Amino acid sequence: MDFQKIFTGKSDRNYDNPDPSFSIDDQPLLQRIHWFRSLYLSTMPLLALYGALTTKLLTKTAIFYVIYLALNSICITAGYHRYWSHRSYKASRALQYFMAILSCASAQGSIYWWARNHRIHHRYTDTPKDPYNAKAGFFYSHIGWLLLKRDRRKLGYVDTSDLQSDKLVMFQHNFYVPLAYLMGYAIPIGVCGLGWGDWRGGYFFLNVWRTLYIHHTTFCVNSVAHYIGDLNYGDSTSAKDSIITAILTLGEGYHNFHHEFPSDYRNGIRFYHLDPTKWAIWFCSLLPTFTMNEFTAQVKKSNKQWIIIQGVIYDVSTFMFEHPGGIPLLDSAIGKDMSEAFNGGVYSHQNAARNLLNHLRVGSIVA
Ligand code: HEM
Repeated sequence: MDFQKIFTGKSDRNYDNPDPSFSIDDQPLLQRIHWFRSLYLSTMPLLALYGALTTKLLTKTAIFYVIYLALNSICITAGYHRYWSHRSYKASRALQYFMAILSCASAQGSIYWWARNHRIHHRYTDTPKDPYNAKAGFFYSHIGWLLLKRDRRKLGYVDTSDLQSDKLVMFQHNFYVPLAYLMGYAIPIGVCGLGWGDWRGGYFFLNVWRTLYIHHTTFCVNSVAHYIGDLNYGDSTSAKDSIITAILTLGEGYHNFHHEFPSDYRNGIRFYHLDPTKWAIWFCSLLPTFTMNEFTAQVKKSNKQWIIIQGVIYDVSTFMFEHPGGIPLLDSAIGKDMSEAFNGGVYSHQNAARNLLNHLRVGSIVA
């Protein structure tokens, strides 16, 4: 996130300068520091400490903290990491929307930025082309790489065309800053403040502590997971398997396995390996999913009265005769994607209609 741009309207991101004779990597250290990012990341622990010493933790705030943190974390590990960076499983569009929006609360940059860096990390692990090269030292791989500007031309190259052609990914990238403020500040603080009057606890625990925790646990995957643990599956990289990192990172600690088999949706392959991300993905796979062809086949061959709204399939057979908009409109919608019509193209439905949808849900569409 370019904090200087947000606060000042100007950016010092001159490391993208196309002039081949200029490289930010060759400039003096003071010019290479990301000042706004460094200030933000270094004041967070101080703010967190101050907040913890001066703010009473209410039970409701604590419960909400655990739930919101767990959801944000899983959106990073299952979403940013295992889905968008590695495409290790197929996700329904509804799940993609959920993960893309909720992950903004973690202030870890957009999917596009994160997944591109991560793909580079895997292809060029432990080399100067790796954005968080563990061979450059523990501090550098943990947080140092974020504090210094790098010449992107000197990082490795990876294909990101799939990300660039994904409308959801690019929407999240282009609107990342407002989405991060909304999901990271407005919603969590607003829930605590409006819900039970705990504005202060909302800020210190739901924003400062949550962000600090989720930042450093993710950073641990780049640092701790390359320093502590065992080389169980190969020794071609510094990535190691460790239960300590697994506990900290919702299962990302079986890092040696992950570097050897990055397209496996699991990191801990034994059933007793602590990998909550793997369990969450497995759980979601129990919900029925259909490809577009399977959906059409169900409608045409099995006479299912199904329609699609925003990647989710609804069975309208029981609701057809109660529809306030009439039978013909719903009848003509069967077998089709009615997202646009439902959201204003024909009629802009209110919350009552959206609540009804939850009862008609039968599955979701996967690409
Ligand atoms: C399962 C999907 C649907 C549900 C649960 C649903 C539900 C509802 C509900 C509850 C209303 C009353 C107003 C409101 O609460 O917003 C309504 C009105 C309406 N719906 Fe739907 N609807 C669905 C799909 C559709 C589709 C696909 C179309 C168009 C192709 C459509 C067209 C309309 C129209 C035109 C009205 C306005 C009726 C009027 O006030 O004259 N609906 N719908």
